[in-house]
Amino acid sequence: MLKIGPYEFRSRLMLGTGKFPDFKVQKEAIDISETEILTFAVRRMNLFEASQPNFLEMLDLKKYTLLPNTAGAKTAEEAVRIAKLSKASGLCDMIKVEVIGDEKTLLPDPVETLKASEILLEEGFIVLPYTSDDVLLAKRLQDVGVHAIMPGASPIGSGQGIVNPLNLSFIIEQAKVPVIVDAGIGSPSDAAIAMEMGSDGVLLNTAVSGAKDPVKMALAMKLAINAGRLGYEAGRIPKKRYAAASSPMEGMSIV
Ligand SMILES: CC(=O)[C@@H](O)[C@H](O)COP(=O)(O)O
Repeated sequence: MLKIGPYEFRSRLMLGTGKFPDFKVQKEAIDISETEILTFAVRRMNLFEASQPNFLEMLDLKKYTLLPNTAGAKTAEEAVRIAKLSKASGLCDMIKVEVIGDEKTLLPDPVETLKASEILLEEGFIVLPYTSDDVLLAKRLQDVGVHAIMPGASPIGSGQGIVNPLNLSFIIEQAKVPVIVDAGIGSPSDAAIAMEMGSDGVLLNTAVSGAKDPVKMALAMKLAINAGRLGYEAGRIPKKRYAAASSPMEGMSIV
């Protein structure tokens, strides 16, 4: 089970809801992925206009835990405002803190992310900050009490996979809260590697919504994450420099 604050999940896959070709494909992909957590930008919701089309309208929202995110925020103040709007609308008390510091790379602003996380924790939110793969920032976030850490594998939407496995391994090693690899996953093998390394979950969007067949890719991601987790729990063999025969001959008489 994946435990984040008071919440427990069987699935370790969190899915973003944007950029699907249409709402029908979005629903089919979400269904087949068996995800239990859906994330979306609060700014994209028509929170106060029920008559307007809603990009989550095809989904039975009772089946999911919603993880609103503060996408669009460039400062801690903006992120806090978006989070409060989300809570006031009754969406969820969990918030993915996303404070983007650079338009080209969409990398998070570390100072503003830390500041927003501290304020939102004081306000009683369950806080999941999207962060870079900076090891010390991950530690600082953990120290202030966030409920999970979400280091990017690589820039959002880039599909480059895990560009700094060493840093990710340090973050996982020191973590006392769940580590959810978020952003930059391109293929099922990227997701499987993140899980084999000991991540507690993966959040992804573009790799599924932008795939030639998003539904098939959603299934592939689910299987990859489950396989990666099983591999982690089973404990992989250590890597050796030289060969070790698969059928040892010691103690056997040679005929
Ligand atoms: C949907 C969401 O929260 C994104 O900001 C997230 O980081 C996913 O990134 P990818 O689209 O690269 O998977």
